[in-house]
Amino acid sequence: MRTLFTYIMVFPRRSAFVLFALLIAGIAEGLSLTALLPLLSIAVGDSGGSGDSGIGKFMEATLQDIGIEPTLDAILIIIVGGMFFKGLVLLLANRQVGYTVAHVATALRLDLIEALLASRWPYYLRQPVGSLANSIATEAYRAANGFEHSVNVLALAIQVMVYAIVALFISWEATLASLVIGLFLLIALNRLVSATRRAGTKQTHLLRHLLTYLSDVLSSVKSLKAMARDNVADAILHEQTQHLEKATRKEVMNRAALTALQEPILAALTASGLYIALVVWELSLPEVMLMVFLLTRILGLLNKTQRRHQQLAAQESAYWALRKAAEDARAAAERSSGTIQPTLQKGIALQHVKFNYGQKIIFEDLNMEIPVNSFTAVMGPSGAGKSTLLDLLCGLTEPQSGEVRIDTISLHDINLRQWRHMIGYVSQDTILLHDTVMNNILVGEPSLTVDDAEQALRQAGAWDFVNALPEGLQTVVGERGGLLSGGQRQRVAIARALAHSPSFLILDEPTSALDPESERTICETLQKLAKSLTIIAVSHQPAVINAADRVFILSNGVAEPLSQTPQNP
Ligand SMILES: Nc1ncnc2c1ncn2[C@@H]1O[C@H](COP(=O)(O)OP(=O)(O)OP(=O)(O)O)[C@@H](O)[C@H]1O
Repeated sequence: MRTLFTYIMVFPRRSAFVLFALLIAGIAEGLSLTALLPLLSIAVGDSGGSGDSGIGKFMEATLQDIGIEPTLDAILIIIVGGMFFKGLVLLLANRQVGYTVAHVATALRLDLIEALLASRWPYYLRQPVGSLANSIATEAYRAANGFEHSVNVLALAIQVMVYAIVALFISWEATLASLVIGLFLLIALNRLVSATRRAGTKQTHLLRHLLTYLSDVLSSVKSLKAMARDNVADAILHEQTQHLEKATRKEVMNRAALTALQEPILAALTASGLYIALVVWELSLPEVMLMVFLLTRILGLLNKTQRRHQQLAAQESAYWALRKAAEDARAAAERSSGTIQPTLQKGIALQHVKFNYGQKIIFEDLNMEIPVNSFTAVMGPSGAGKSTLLDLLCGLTEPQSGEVRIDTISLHDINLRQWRHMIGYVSQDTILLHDTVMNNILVGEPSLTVDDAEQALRQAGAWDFVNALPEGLQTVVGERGGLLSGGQRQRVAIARALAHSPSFLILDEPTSALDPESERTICETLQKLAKSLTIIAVSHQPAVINAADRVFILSNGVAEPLSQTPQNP
């Protein structure tokens, strides 16, 4: 119930639309079925049949009013026409449902992606990629199906109520009996709904786990395969898949059991009612037929409602899991308090920066000046905090105390998005998109052109090899750029960072996978670029250190200029 109301609160307009469409379809279906009874009785000339109940007479009079003689062929044509009309209304209603379900899935996906991309960097880093992929693909799909079932539950419940009210006027005894029996049925079979809910929750949990593990294994499959250790992964994946299969089996079994039990119980109840009415109460056949019709119609609708409710129960955990992921990401949203438009005319300064990850102190009192249009290199032992320093410069993390100043203005007061637009960033682990070289360079910047891509590739010393590829700029680089060598990937990544003409270029180990010749080209490029661009590069490569104007050594939470340190670490 909570899920049902939540869906309606989250998507009120669309729910109302779908509900309306489903109700119209339900009414069309109900009318065509209800009309069948009196129409048939008119057709076979049974004036003492259901015509006596008033409906038959009313139909007869209505037909004569609109100039149709209630003959057998006219009535049969009306019945068949009514069925076609019902089919058309159902088609239109289901089309509306389809559109809305697709919209709900998209809305849920976008909500999560936006929340995650707007979250603080340390939070984002903790999110497993596989779990995210699962949320976007499976959970959003299941949650959207849950929405469909929710609105159907509501539409069917409304139909039950409308039927019951109408039926009360025809035979209150039969209606009351139907409702009591229906309630009994719902309670008796509710265990199957609860069991389905449990199986659905288990599936949600297992799918998340499985996909998280799967994506981890797949990203390191090369080394595992090379050591013939991929069967370890295989075994764990196999076990998880089996758990998932078990949960799916349970869900399907419970659904089948509900459908299988509803039908015979309904038949048994109808047969008993028929017997009591005919033999014990000695009611006339037309009266009994009417009661049976109402009974089966109301109970049939109640059964349908319960089946939809069960399907909702199977899917709802996906919605809650997805919603929790988006809420957690929103709670970890990056601050957006800074409003000042940044400039970079003087330089960047880190002043008395203190930073720690939990208990782990990274910087005690970090001070560093990066003048504009200079090339600064940073070196230091592994784990000294070099990548963390770069994160602080981008505003991906914030110091616990101290300041990062851009042209004397604290980064805290600067509009972060505008600042990042001025940055070109080359990360330590160069992972390219499974797309063309060109799209890898232009990604995220629709205003860039092919000329920009070519110029950036030339600057990065990558134009010659890209040009020699079978399809040049249009060559697809494979999964994570796997069809290029490490050095080629690195140069494409540098080109990507240069394509939008940044003011501040940040490079984390930019030449670690390059041969000496390519490294020399890149270093020369960086030296040339430093005349009009501010550059900071984390590197241990002598070529980069030699090319830089200034070198800092990061160690024990502080940065020392290289000239002040007696030896290289
Ligand atoms: N998100 C994080 N949460 C907790 N600890 C972290 C996080 N990121 C980094 N660390 C820890 O902080 C320390 C500094 O990490 P950082 O990546 O900045 O070092 P580094 O100097 O760039 O190392 P390397 O040269 O090996 O890449 C490391 O000990 C690392 O384990």
